[in-house]
Parts: sequence; structure tokens; C-alpha cells
Amino acid sequence: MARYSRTEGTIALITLSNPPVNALGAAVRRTITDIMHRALTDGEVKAVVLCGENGTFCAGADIREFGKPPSGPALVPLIHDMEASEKPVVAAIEGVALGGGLEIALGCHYRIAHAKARLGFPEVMLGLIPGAGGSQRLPRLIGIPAALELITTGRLVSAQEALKLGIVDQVVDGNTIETAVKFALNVIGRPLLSRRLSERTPAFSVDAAAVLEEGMARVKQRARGAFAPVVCVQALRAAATLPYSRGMETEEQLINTLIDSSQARALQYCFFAQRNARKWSLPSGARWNNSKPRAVHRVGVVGLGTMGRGITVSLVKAGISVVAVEMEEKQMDLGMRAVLGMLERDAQRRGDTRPPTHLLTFTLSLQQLGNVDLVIEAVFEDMALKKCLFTELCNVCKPSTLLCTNTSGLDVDALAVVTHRRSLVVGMHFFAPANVMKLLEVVCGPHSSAEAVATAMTLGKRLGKVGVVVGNCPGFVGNRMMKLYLDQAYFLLEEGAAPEQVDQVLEEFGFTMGIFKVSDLSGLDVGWRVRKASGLIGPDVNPKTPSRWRQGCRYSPLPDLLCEQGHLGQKSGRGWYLYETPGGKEPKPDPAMHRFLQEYRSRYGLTPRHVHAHEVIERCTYAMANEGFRILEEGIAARAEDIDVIYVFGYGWPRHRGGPMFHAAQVGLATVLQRLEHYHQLHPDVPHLQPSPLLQRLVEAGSPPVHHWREHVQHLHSYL
Ligand SMILES: CCCCCCC/C=C/C(=O)SCCNC(=O)CCNC(=O)[C@H](O)C(C)(C)COP(=O)(O)OP(=O)(O)OC[C@H]1O[C@@H](n2cnc3c(N)ncnc32)[C@H](O)[C@@H]1OP(=O)(O)O
Repeated sequence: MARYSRTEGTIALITLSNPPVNALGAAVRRTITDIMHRALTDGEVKAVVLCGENGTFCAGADIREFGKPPSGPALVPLIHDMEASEKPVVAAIEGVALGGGLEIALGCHYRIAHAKARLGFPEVMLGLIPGAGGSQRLPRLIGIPAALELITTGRLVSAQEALKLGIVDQVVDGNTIETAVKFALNVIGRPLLSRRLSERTPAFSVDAAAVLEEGMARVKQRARGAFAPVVCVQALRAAATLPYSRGMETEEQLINTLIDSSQARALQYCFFAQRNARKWSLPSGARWNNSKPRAVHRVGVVGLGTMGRGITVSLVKAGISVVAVEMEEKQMDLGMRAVLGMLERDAQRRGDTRPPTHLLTFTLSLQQLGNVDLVIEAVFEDMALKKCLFTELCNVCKPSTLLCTNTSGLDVDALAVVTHRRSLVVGMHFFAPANVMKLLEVVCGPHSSAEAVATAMTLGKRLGKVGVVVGNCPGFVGNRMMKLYLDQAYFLLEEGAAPEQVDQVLEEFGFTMGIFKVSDLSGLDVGWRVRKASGLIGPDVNPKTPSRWRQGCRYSPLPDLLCEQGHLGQKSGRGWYLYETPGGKEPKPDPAMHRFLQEYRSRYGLTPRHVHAHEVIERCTYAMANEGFRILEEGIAARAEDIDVIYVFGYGWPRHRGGPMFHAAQVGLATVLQRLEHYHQLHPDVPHLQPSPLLQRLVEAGSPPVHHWREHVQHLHSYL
């Protein structure tokens, strides 16, 4: 929990000890409070050094304790007593000092950090504010503007940046604790008043008022409905305008408004869901912690379209050599220039003079892939083309090379069976832009080996991605659910809504972008190609089939009609919105679209009605969650948490709402069931609105919490 020792005769060394990250659980707070009291009252002790075990100072409060009845001593009195002491207290920061950990460090009189240490207040990412004096001490140390930026974004800073900002007093490359002990010996007897941050007054100039006002406006715009960033600004305003003790009272009142909020619960759920996603398992018993990944030094990327370019950049930035293959010279030239441009801009942003272009080889020949450890195929979504390529890859690559496909929904098994190495084929589904988006779906087929899955997941981690292992089915998890979300959005247009109205409601709910804006950005032709390939449109459709009916259910031909007119979204200057020019980024509501929708409705005898915001949210999000329950039942996703991670990291779902499955639980499964029944009654031609059997069973079982849903899946883990 925390250890006490004496060094150099007069220095008390207090070592936090709660692996893996020295989180401040109740027992740790109790021990450290007792030990600190002992050190501060022991006449032989002249100074105290506070450090953490195993190269980590402290990652803050134990997040697992949030939402449980409070126990153990609070941090605020401990920090107060430490700061008020006449003996110098020095923090020796290695690894991380985060949240409550940094608050303790700010209560120390001096801070020494190792060069690799990172510091910050990530509480906002958990739906909270720094609640143990951090919101009051940090601005007194580094000023309002810098504190505002750090606390409202949760950004961590390096030791070097912390030194520049004045958060730490010294950065060391060698032994931090030894340096801190020497430092402590040196400062014994020095006056401490100016080192007590609570005694400082942040100058509240007109500038600070403007900074706070601007900050509030910016934060509100970015927060997408999240409360915590706004409350952070309120806490900083208290720091700027009130004496320390009143500021502390305000901080306490403010954190109390957040601590039990549904947003804090959702964000804390996301924190653990993201980490649990790494803990995959397969029906064979292979798991994340008993499967060895292969070493990957050299990767082949085939196809230099948008996805291939992003994947290449991502690999090179992680220090991995890439052989990028294109079939046509012109495409390769375009792709090469785009990749080099992206790397150049990235290097400039980071202040590097030279992007790591030495890691890149561009070629028109697949033969150059003979020596790569892994290939990522990123060619068009055309099964015949992919099968040919996989057959060819089998011939040119060494027998141990893993063959991965970036398909966004085609059958990974169908590709595996054309190779002589089925066990080495997995899906690595990146999201556009692949060098930016965090999500990676690792698609595991029945033949995929544990080694292949482990290698894809480990590679994803090296690229800074959040990998989620999913089973193989059309669209996997993300796009399978997305299809139903899109269908509902199209149906809402048929029934009377406008694209900008639907988008506005979704953005107010917290989505990064409304569905129609996303669709314009990705290009309407992407879905068009998929619908053609899956026989929903094209020559295979019986000409007698009604336009709004496909494969036994209601179908909206709206996006197909737009594509037929060449309205493909941003790239063509027109899609669901109008853009100033082809390639334009600013969507404007399109009067021609409104006329087009009116004509469409009258052609099909649809009487437009006013669509309420709550109907948009219910139909879109409950349809998604309903499919999520089917996905769980089929074992395509192992946990509801995995589905939520996919939606938060890949589809712009608001993190403060936890993901579609968590949201359904928060709304109440019984309510979701009842609303789905209602909508299914109104739209019996949309079978996907019929509540899934798992949802029904969960409601019958009294709506257990998300972590217990697996127990109600009948055929657990058919795929995973
Ligand atoms: C009225 C109420 C007043 C309340 C006042 C409260 C004042 C203080 C508030 C806080 O401090 S809130 C917490 C702020 N800290 C954080 O948000 C840090 C969260 N952790 C991280 O960012 C990272 O974990 C890390 C520390 C940078 C380490 O990253 P790394 O990638 O190396 O490892 P991980 O896989 O992320 O973590 C390892 C392991 O540790 C668990 N864990 C990490 N941090 C915490 C924590 N603060 N509490 C509990 N558990 C934590 C994490 O879940 C992993 O567990 P396993 O998955 O391995 O089981």
C-alpha cells in the first residue's frame, strides 16, 4: 500500500505500493495518511520524499471505487497537512503522476520528474474534475490559460513540457529517487511559504476573464453535450476569482454534481471497456495472455487508395518498414505523393525535420512482398479481385507471412479458403482515415490461429489502435449495426424528415457528425458498391420487385437514386448536402434535395409528417442496440463492452453515453424493448425493429447490468 523508510538519517522516504499503477484506493489512502503523519511528527525527520514503486508515481484515484459507497480517508486533508508542514516534502515522479497522483504532487513543496514521466489531469475523460484541490492549485502554479487547456482536455504532458510550464522543478535522466533525496537534503530549513500553492493568488486580470469566457465557449462547442469539461471551466473560474478556501468549497460542490452522474458512469465504463477489449479469447481456449504474437518487422500494403495510404502512414509512423504495392503506375504515383505529403505534414507538426521515408518502398510488383512478415490487403471491395490477390500472395510471400484483409464487411473465410494457409488469414479492418481513427476490428474466422489473432492485435497496439476481436459475418460488428442505423435514417427521410434535421438531432445527442454528413464524407458510392455486390440492386433483382422492397423487407432506394444522378457526396459537390465545389468540406442544406424528397414521397404515395427528435434518436439507437443483442447472441462479439468500444472509437458515438449497448442499459432495457415493439408494430415491414430474443430474455431476467449479459446468451462464444 505505502512503505516507510529512512534514508540519509533525516529523510523519510514514503513509497506508494499498489500495483500496477499505485492507484489511490481506500487502503492506500489510509496507509499513506498514517505514514505521512508519522513522518511529519517524527522529530528526527527533517524532510520527506514521496515516490511510487515499480517506476510509477501514481495514476490517481482507484477508478474501480467510483460509484461505490465512500470509505477510507479523503485526499484533501492529507494534501493539506503535507503542504502546511514546515518540513519540505519532495515528490519524485517516475512513470505517471495523474489525477489524484498529481494533486498529491502539487501538495508537495518540490517536484522532481524523470525525463520519461508524464503528468496530467485526465479526470475530464472520466466525467469528473480534479477534485482534491487540483483545479485550485494548478492555475495558481501555471496560470489560468495553461491550466484551462490541460484540465478541460485531460491532455498529459511530458516531463520536459511540465518543466517549461513550471509544474516540476527539475527533470532527471538518472535515478529520480536518489536525486530527490539529495534535493531534499539541500532544501532543509529553507522557507516554504512561497512553495505552498494554496497560499498563492492567481492574478485575475481582464485577460484571464476573457480567457475563461473564450474557454467556456470553446469547451461547450467541443463537449457535444458532455458536462465535465464545462464544470472544469467553472472550477477554474472559482480558482481565478475566489480565495483558496472558497475555491476549494466550490470545487467540492462541483465534483459532487458529477460524481454520481450517468455521464461519469458511462465514461468510467468506457475506460474499462477499452482495456477489457484487449483480453480476447477464442473457442479453442487460446487467449490474449497465453498466445504469442509473431514478430513483425516488414509489412506489405497492397492498394494505395484512401485506406492503403492511411494504413501505410500509420505503419511508418510506428517505425515499421512498408512495401506498398499498387497495380497501376498512375495510382501508385498518386498514392506515393499522398503518403509522402501526410508524413511530411506529420513531421512538421511534431517539429521533426525529416519524415521516416527511409522505411518506405513503393512498387508495382507483388514479387517484392517475398520477404514481408505480414500483408495488409486494401484493394477495392470486390470479392473476385480479393480472391485473385490472395491466391497470388500465397505464391509470392514466404510461407509464414500473415495475410490480412482490410475488407469492411466481406467474408474473411472465403478469402482464407483460397490460400494454403487458412490459419494465417485474419481481417484487419481499419477505419478511415486509417492514420487517425483509433479503431481496429480484428476479424477472426474459424480457421484463424491464435497466433494470427495475437499478431494482428499486437500490431494494432503498436500502431496506437484500439483493437477489438470480432467474428466473421457480413459487416462484422460495426458495419452490420451501421446498416440498420442508416436504414432508419433513410426511412425517416421517406416519412418526412430532412437530412439536416436528422443530423442536427444526432449531433445534439453527441455524435461527432450526423449520419448524412458522414455518408457524404465517406462517399455514397461506397455503400452503393456494397449493395450492388450483395444483390440488393443491379441485374439480379427481379424487375417486378417493388422499388421499396428487397429480400422480404422494406428498402429505401434513396441513396441509390442519388448515386445514379452522380451525387456521391463531398467528392462530387453534392450528396445529402450541397457543397461549394466538388471536394468542398462545408455542408449546406440543399433546396434541390428537399424538392427531390417531396417528389419521391409523392411518387410513392408517402404522406410526410413531422418527425420528433426523440423518434430520430430512438429509432436510430435502439435499432443499433437491437442488432447488437443479435450479434452477442451469435457470438460475433464476445461482450457488450466490445460493441461499445467499436462504436465509441470507430463511429463517433459520444463517449459520455458509453456506446449503444451501455446506452440501452441506461435508458432501461424494458423501455428499449417496449419502444422497439411500438416501432415494429408501426413498421412491420422492418423485421430488424422486432426485439431480439436476447433483449427479451434480459428484460424477463430483470434487466441485469451489462457485465452480466453474457450469462443470458444461449450459445456462448460460437465464434469467439
Ligand atoms: C467526492 C469525491 C472526490 C474524489 C476526488 C478524486 C480525486 C482524484 C480523481 C482521480 O484521480 S480520477 C483518476 C485519474 N487517473 C486516470 O484517469 C488515469 C487512468 N489510467 C491511465 O491513464 C493509464 O492506465 C495509465 C496509468 C497511463 C497506464 O497506461 P498503460 O497503457 O500502461 O496501462 P493500462 O492498461 O491503461 O493500465 C494498467 C492496469 O491498471 C488499471 N488502471 C489504470 N489506472 C487505474 C486507476 N486510476 N484506477 C484503477 N485501475 C487503474 C487498468 O485498468 C489496467 O488494469 P488491467 O486491465 O490490467 O486489469
